Amino acid sequence: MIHIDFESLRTIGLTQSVASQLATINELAEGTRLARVTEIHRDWAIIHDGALESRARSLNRLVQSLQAGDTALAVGDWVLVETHAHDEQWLSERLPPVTHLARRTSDGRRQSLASNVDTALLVMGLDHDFNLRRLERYLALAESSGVEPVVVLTKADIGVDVEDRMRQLTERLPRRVQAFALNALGDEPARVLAPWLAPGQTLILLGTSGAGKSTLTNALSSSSQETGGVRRGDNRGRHTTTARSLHQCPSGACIIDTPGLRSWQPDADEEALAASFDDIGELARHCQFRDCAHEEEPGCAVRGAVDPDRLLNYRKLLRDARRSQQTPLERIADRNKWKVIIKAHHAKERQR
Ligand SMILES: Nc1nc2c(ncn2[C@@H]2O[C@H](COP(=O)(O)OP(=O)(O)OP(=O)(O)O)[C@@H](O)[C@H]2O)c(=O)[nH]1
Ligand SMILES: [Zn+2]
Repeated sequence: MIHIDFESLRTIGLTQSVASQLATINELAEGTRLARVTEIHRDWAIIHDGALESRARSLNRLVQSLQAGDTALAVGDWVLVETHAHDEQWLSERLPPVTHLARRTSDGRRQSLASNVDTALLVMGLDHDFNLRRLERYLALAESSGVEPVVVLTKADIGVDVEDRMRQLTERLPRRVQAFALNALGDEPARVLAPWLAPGQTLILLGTSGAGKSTLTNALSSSSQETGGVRRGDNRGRHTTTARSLHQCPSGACIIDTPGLRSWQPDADEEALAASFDDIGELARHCQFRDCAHEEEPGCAVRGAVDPDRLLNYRKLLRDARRSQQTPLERIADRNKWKVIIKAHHAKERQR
């Protein structure tokens, strides 16, 4: 049996559902402890056991079992730690994550971002950073992993067209998603985001470089992250955050700060995408073809019924998702099938 000090592990986000998974693991080495991963480096991880942070490496059997499952250790993971000779810390197991955020890089590789996250704060500046398509991709990333998204628009104090941009945002986003415009530099963030900062809650900050993630981390946690001075002229942050890391908040929540992501896609399949774009998914049930891509296909119920830019964004994500699910041969067969259907449709139109 492993001894857990629930109270102190609670301060780094331990929940009952994670603790109950310990029962499923048998044959624990003497002295095994539970800890949470707070930083990932190439050859080691930093772990926190509720009291102290230390450096630990993964035992071979953990490396192999993660590789076999096409996954990797991420910040926020709960791990079992053994202490070996010379006080060396070794990770022997990862508890199955309750949620796991991953993305696909532009070359198609899957990259783990964080585990056991409750809320994703999607951070976007009300300056030139404002981009609804990108925000929709972040939404798909969060929702396809079962993580609640909350949109945080920073730089409300210096942004331009703030009201107009908020209107665009509410028109475009699903109603279930909450959005706040604020000044990340003051005490506003802790007040506005209090409902998501309860003890045991874990949040992740996602957004481009310079959006204000580190500024928000500072406003919400007790740590002081270096924030990038904005480069003169383009309002962009310098790339200060270089690794994901976990911070404790005075409220009892934990925050994972991430470096700005560049060229990525959500690691979502078609079904997960449809859940995030559920307005389109709902309309798509009335398309003539079940696998309609809402481009030129005849009998499409989506085209013309949703914001064209939102549809364009969805179609691009859908194409990417299908690309990672189909073999090249399936892709060619698919393309040829649609060519025939569309040609037949045009021929029929001409006969009318
Ligand atoms: N006036 C104002 N400035 C802000 C606000 N939020 C962030 N900034 C500034 O914007 C710059 C970039 O903010 P950061 O917090 O470093 O951005 P980041 O998202 O962490 O960037 P990376 O670490 O590069 O990923 C800093 O100079 C902040 O002071 C805000 O709400 N109002
Ligand atoms: Zn359609």
